[in-house]
Amino acid sequence: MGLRRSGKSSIQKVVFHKMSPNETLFLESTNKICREDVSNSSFVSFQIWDFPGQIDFFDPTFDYEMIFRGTGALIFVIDSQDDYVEALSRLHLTVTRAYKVNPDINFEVFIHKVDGLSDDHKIEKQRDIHKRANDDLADAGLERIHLSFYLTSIYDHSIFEAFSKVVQKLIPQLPTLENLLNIFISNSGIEKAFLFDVVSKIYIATDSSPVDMQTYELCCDMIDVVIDISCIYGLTGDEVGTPYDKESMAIIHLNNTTVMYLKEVTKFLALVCFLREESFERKGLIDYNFHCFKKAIEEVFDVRLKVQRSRKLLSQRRWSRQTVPNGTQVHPH
Ligand SMILES: Nc1nc2c(ncn2[C@@H]2O[C@H](COP(=O)(O)OP(=O)(O)OP(=O)(O)O)[C@@H](O)[C@H]2O)c(=O)[nH]1
Repeated sequence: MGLRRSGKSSIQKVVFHKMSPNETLFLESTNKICREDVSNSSFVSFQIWDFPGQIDFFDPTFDYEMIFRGTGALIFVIDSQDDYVEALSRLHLTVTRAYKVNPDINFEVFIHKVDGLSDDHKIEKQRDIHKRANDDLADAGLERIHLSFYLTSIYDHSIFEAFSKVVQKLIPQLPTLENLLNIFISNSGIEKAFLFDVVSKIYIATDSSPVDMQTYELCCDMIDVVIDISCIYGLTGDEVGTPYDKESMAIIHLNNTTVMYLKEVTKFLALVCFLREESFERKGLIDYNFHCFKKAIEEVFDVRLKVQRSRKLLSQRRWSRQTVPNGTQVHPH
């Protein structure tokens, strides 16, 4: 959500549709709620709802209770190149309304279009927006609402990084994934490892060492190179879609004695690692550890599938129990 022209549709197009940032200049204004499933193409199986800037909470046709009840994260986009007084009051209204309906929502504020600002300016804006938004909540007696802030732009990787963090908060298996990555890297002489959703270039987990932007950008570039080369030389027939499969892997030796290693983990996920050349000499060990890591990841997601299946079965049973004898159905609550 966010005011008109703050950049909501552009973010969605750049992150999930590989649109180039310059093309977003020609995007038309969104005038109705756009709902999009990103479940088919990527690991991140959720729906994105893009709200038109001018949405009115007092409009009786806008059932915000229904919308917020099923929401995992609410991303509010603020245009940092514009005056943000109105955006802040909208943010406050939106957050307080949403919190009342569903206190479990993660509130994420993207201070967007920071490409036009100097580093000092960025920090200053973030501090100011952070302070004002939290002061507004404190004045309303709602200090318990936690807002997270990110500086973003579609012209660099910051938007992907911010989206990665938002998505990670929604993954219940995150601590397990991080733990597996920690075990994997410490036993393989690897310095840093990311688990990437290939299509969106969102990293869904990384080991516990700090992430630096340059490393993340290199990973994104590597995924682009692998997918682009595979698109040109990897497709055999008239296949469509991403040429990414069990055989997908790549090794890139950088000129600073670092090696980047990419390998397929599942249909949607890839592991991208950074390691020293001397550690890469033990590639056999790394591959063996990778094999164990991959098996563990499959087991983690198997559990998820089983839970989803049993939930579905349970709700189907409940549904059929509520079917009264003459065949008319009673809607379950
Ligand atoms: N400089 C800069 N411009 C951006 C960025 N993101 C989006 N824009 C521009 O902002 C303008 C508005 O973007 P939209 O994505 O249409 O905004 P919106 O929030 O979806 O607007 P509504 O549909 O009217 O609610 C476009 O011209 C984009 O090119 C950014 O990170 N930096």
